Amino acid sequence: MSPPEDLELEYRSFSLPLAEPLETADGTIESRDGFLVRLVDDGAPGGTGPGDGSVVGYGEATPLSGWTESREGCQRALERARDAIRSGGPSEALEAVDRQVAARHALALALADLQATRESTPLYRYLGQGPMVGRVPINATIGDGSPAETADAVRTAVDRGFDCCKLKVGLRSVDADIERVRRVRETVGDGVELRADANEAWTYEEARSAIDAFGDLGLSILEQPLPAGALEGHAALRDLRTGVSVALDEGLLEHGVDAICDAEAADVVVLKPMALGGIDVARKVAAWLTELDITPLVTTTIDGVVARTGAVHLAAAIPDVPACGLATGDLLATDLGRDPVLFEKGSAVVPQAKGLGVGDVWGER
Ligand SMILES: O=C(O)CCC(=O)c1ccccc1C(=O)O
Ligand SMILES: [Mg+2]
Repeated sequence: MSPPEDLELEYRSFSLPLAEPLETADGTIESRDGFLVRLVDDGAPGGTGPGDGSVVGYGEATPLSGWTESREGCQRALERARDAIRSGGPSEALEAVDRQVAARHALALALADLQATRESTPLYRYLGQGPMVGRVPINATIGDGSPAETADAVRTAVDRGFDCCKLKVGLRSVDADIERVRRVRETVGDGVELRADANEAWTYEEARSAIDAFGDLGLSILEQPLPAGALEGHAALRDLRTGVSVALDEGLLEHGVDAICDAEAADVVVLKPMALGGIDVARKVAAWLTELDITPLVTTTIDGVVARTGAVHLAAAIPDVPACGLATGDLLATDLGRDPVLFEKGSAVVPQAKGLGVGDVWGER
């Protein structure tokens, strides 16, 4: 049994510019601004900071417009959590941020990191109680660009060891995107898995011509071709049986798992822990999807190292997870601290240290 809790929550803001803006059909991401959260259990009451015998848990809240609450809403929620954890405890704090998904993500991650650290268990095993997992498969994330730029970016990713690349599409005409995928396929051959993410850009007719051509080009997954509301449209695209799996991302946040299943709208559902309110929530959604024969996969929202590593642990807690969008650290020009996750040969090496395994991100800044 752990002693009665005497937890303090602290947070600080950060701003992480991207190395190069990421162009998506949903807008350009230039910088990721949010809050690093630290929970300290000092053990000895009356302590003034982390000392001998104290345990620390880290979390990260990195709001993204269109996906989470605003930065201001997030900060207010973290303030409430800080008060609630003093006066009540973890459950009260979680309740205080229940509807602010990025803030809840940070708090739930910090609590899980703290508890897994107390139990000397890597976070993914604390989450899933499953077997040891050494690696999770990952995809490279390739923004919009000309056919030549896109082919170059994919070539570079493949040279670095990636065997799955996800292209952002939907900013150009459908014909131009088909040309991009064709050029990429010609450049890297059939041995590389290719996916595309349209971030809701297309009409049904556009999506139909895209998915037809993508099927011929051996694309594996087309993510969110239609607006989030279009469950039946996505179901109709699946009915075309092009060999391309249809994935929903924005659609999950709008409809939830049961409606997607009832409409038979997806082969695959994308889980973004930052947008779902935490890796604990995402883990439950993943289990439910698997039960319904829908494949879950995990991506970040281009997060700092704390949230990104949390997402790696989440992926490691999902049995047989396909390649996940976790290789997004390289998109950032700076980070919150050293990356404990090694990326090699298309996989992320899962940290086996206790908790998240991110080290002292508080002191490193
Ligand atoms: O899945 C990936 O490869 C990276 C994550 C990604 O594409 C993304 C990043 C930020 C916001 C939205 C998305 C998305 O999947 O739509
Ligand atoms: Mg997506």
